[in-house]
Amino acid sequence: MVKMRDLGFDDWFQEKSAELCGMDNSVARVAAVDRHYFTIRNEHGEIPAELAGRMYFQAGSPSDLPCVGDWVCVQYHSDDTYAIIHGVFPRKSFVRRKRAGSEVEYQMIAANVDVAFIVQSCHFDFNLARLNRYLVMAADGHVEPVVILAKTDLISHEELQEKLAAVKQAGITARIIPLSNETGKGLDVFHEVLVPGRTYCLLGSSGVGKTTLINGLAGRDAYATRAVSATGEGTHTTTRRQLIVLNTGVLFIDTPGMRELGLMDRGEGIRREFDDILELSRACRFTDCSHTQESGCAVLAAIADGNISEERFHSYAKLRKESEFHEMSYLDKRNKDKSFGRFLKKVGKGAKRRGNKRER
Ligand SMILES: Nc1nc2c(ncn2[C@@H]2O[C@H](COP(=O)(O)OP(=O)(O)OP(=O)(O)O)[C@@H](O)[C@H]2O)c(=O)[nH]1
Ligand SMILES: [Zn+2]
Repeated sequence: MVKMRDLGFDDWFQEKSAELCGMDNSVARVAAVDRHYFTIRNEHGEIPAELAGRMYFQAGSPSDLPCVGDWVCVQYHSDDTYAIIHGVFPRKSFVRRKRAGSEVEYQMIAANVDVAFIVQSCHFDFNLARLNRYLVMAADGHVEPVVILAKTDLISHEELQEKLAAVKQAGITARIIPLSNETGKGLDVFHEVLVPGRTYCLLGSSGVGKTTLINGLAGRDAYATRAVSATGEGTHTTTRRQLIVLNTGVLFIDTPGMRELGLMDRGEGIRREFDDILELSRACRFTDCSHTQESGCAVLAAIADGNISEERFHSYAKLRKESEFHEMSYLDKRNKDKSFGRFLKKVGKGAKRRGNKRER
């Protein structure tokens, strides 16, 4: 049996406990959130939970509702197989982002994170401006940042030294860990930083190696396939585990919201990285040219002429596919009542509709 302390509960929270939770309630940590379904974690394991109706009324903004990593006061029901959440502890730290189109509204992504690993890959993804944005996000939430420069196997020792120097020159004082999942170099340093009972998260663009890093610690299953089940009023829904307790006692948070952050950045990255291809595509006959088979495609012509290598086009196409998917999902999430299932259907239809090309 783990203790609350092993899950990150410390004196700071303990002090607030008596006043917040009183005699009748217990303390637990939010392990997963899927719309109105919650999974909480206590000394014994994970239990499905729901918010007390009062909490929805009393919340001044969505940020006041519990998110993954939050400490909450709960009451157990049905032989402790089910819990009602009655209150949220103040957050010691958090990861949040501004809602699109709003200067004042935030979307809470995770709470009570001690250290955020800001991961950038050494080649395509390396970008100081983006690194700074993540550092600002960490500072905003009182989270300690550690920078990981991943995929060092893809660049030379000299190039790595240049990148490290560039980071220092930019005035970034956070600790930097260069590493490669491929060769294993630097992984020991990453592992040594991790302390049992502390909570970590990985931030960074899609494809930089976050999943590979975490799978290396937790075993292949941890994020990818293991699911926790939340049950509410006869409805069953499956939520990916979002707060993970590793065998070593180290805690990791990985939420869909965190993944979405990385995908948004990827879109920007593509625009910068491949602006020559984007420029060319303006000359394609069709405005929605997929550059695969259309007549009058300027990109295909450039590949045929050898002006753009086929390899480079493939990496562009792969990235674009990912970021298109994300941009749709992001817009869709702003439309908050749509279920993921309906969204998937929509994406399917969108793909079919692309059969009718729009000519310029
Ligand atoms: N060469 C090299 N490839 C790596 C390294 N780490 C990860 N990769 C590869 O990079 C690709 C993306 O890695 P992921 O771990 O899925 O990246 P991610 O950051 O989790 O991406 P999302 O899941 O989209 O957020 C995979 O094909 C990995 O095998 C590395 O250190 N070196
Ligand atoms: Zn084209």
